[in-house]
Amino acid sequence: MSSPQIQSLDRLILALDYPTQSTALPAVEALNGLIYWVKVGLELYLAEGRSVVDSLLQRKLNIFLDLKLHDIPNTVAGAVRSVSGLGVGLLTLHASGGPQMLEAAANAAAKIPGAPKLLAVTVLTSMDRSQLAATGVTRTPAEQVALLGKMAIDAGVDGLVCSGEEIALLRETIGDEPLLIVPGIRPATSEVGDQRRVVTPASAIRSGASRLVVGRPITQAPDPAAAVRSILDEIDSALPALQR
Ligand SMILES: O=C(O)c1cc(=O)[nH]c(=O)n1[C@@H]1O[C@H](COP(=O)(O)O)[C@@H](O)[C@H]1O
Repeated sequence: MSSPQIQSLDRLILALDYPTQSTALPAVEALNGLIYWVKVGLELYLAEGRSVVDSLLQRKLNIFLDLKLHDIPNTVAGAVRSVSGLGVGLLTLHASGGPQMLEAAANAAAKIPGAPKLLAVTVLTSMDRSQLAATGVTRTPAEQVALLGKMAIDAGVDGLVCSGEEIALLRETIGDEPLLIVPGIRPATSEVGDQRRVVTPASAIRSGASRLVVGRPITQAPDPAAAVRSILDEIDSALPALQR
């Protein structure tokens, strides 16, 4: 296996879905040099707050803070201001909060130097058509992602979270510039679990993903470092030659 290239290291985000710092930090340290980006989600952030963010920043990691904000525009704008001093690079909010909420968040971030880039979550990768229908949405997941994605980019966010199945469709409508961050990544040998719309790392990169979010296929692997190396190799071989 070749040594990881910087271009592929920047394309992978490790989801730190752990209950405490004392479980998350050793997992990160075991992957020293193989991981540039980590995602702190609700489980870890609600338990540890900014202290875990500070610990990860001290280890020179880039942070994706996945809080999936969804509230009235004034409240979400305030939450964006509160997060902006933390030093995180990416922050999520739900596209289904609507254009006014997204605009208020984007306007708040634009006024603060060093604010995170905002990512609108379209349709969760754990949802299939029947889950979506249960919420009253009769479109297919791809149709709903296309609608929410265009609306969110028009409202001023920097990028979207979508599944690998919708990347090509979104690139046709929003172009190459917005970030497309893609969870629901499953190498061919990994268990799917609660995810529904899954693709392999290579497929997501070939379709135009900016970065991939991967949790359990790494954290629950018998050898997490080997799992990361194999994903990085897959990313590297799928990147266009000019980007390697
Ligand atoms: O916003 C996210 O990061 C997210 C959006 C989405 O639609 N689906 C999704 O799985 N995620 C996150 O991506 C990670 C996926 O983890 P694994 O399924 O373990 O690889 C989890 O931390 C989820 O919270």
